[in-house]
Amino acid sequence: MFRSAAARCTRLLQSSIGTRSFTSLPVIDVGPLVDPAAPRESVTAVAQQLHKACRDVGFFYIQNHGVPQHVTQGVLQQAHKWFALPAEVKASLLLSPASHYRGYQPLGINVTRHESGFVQDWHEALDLFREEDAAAVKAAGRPSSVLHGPNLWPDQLPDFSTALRAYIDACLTLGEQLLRGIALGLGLPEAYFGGQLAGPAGSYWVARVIHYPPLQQVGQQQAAAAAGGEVGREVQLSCGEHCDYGLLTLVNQDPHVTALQVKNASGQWVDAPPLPGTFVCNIGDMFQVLTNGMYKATLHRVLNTARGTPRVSAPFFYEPCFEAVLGPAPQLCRGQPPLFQPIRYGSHLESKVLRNFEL
Ligand SMILES: N=C(N)NCCCC[C@H](N)C(=O)O
Ligand SMILES: O=C(O)CCC(=O)C(=O)O
Ligand SMILES: [Fe+2]
Repeated sequence: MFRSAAARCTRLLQSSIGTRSFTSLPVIDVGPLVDPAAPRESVTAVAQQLHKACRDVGFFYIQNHGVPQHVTQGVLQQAHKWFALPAEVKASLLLSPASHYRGYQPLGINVTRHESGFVQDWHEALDLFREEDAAAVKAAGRPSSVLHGPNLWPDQLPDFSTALRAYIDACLTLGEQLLRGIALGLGLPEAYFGGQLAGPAGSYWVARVIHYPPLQQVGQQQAAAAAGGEVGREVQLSCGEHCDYGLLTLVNQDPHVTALQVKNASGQWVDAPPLPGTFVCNIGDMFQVLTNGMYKATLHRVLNTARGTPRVSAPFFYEPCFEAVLGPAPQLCRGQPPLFQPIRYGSHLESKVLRNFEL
């Protein structure tokens, strides 16, 4: 059931791509959404801008989001420190099925699969998920999952967990506020995404820190070989073309390197350069299902060709609850037949995560 829904998801994405002829990404001031004293009209105006951006682009920047700079910068700074540690130190947190797919992935382990095989992604990363205690899951009568388990934390860096926990808390709050705005923009009750669907206490969030070393250009590679120097890797992708899996992704990226790219209707790649003080946000598969295709999970990729400049980013994925079952909301189908089968988010996530690595 799930596979057919995923296949339809892809088909729908392709057939409806004509509406998305953007050449830049909208920037939305979400100040009123995060200010409890904001006048109602200003909240409604933000909700309308979010609606347009989700419907027409699937990607947007947010500014005045209320997450303090020391929190966004703190996590990037800790990420730089972690990736600079010796390989054997990082390998002590190696991700595997036994670690519940949590932990460190060295360069070359992440892959993007195509029908005929896979290509390596050229990044290393550390993944943290919402922690679910297997015994508590069992006691609650919920099915077990290979993804449930404890996170692996680098105890070599004294400030890493403090910085990450502050970042995760702030992103959970911000994600909840953004979903209130998106619900309003869709004409749904403001608290629609709360509670058992995607409330912050149950959201199966993912926090990743990622390091993209610069890719070596083909010309550079030949020149290096001719000069008898070290030959680096050929140009390829830092992260292959994909859509995100859940509801809402918040990307906090290093300043000074443009590497994230978003695909528009004509198949052109539109840059998402770092803008100071912003997050780049994008919607995932679950919004496409929930809105019966009105909102699109837009394809994107990462290409760091900045000579000599490594890039880190810290995407935060604000997701539904693991056991939430999402289908097209009847209020949003507007007389159209539902295009997707209901999907249990945890099953969708498992099917994606288990294919992300060549272990
Ligand atoms: N949690 C999220 N969204 N991670 C997306 C990155 C995975 C991309 C991967 N190479 C792929 O093939 O999808
Ligand atoms: O690093 C980025 O800018 C985006 C990463 C991304 O698309 C992902 O991890 O899903
Ligand atoms: Fe992504």
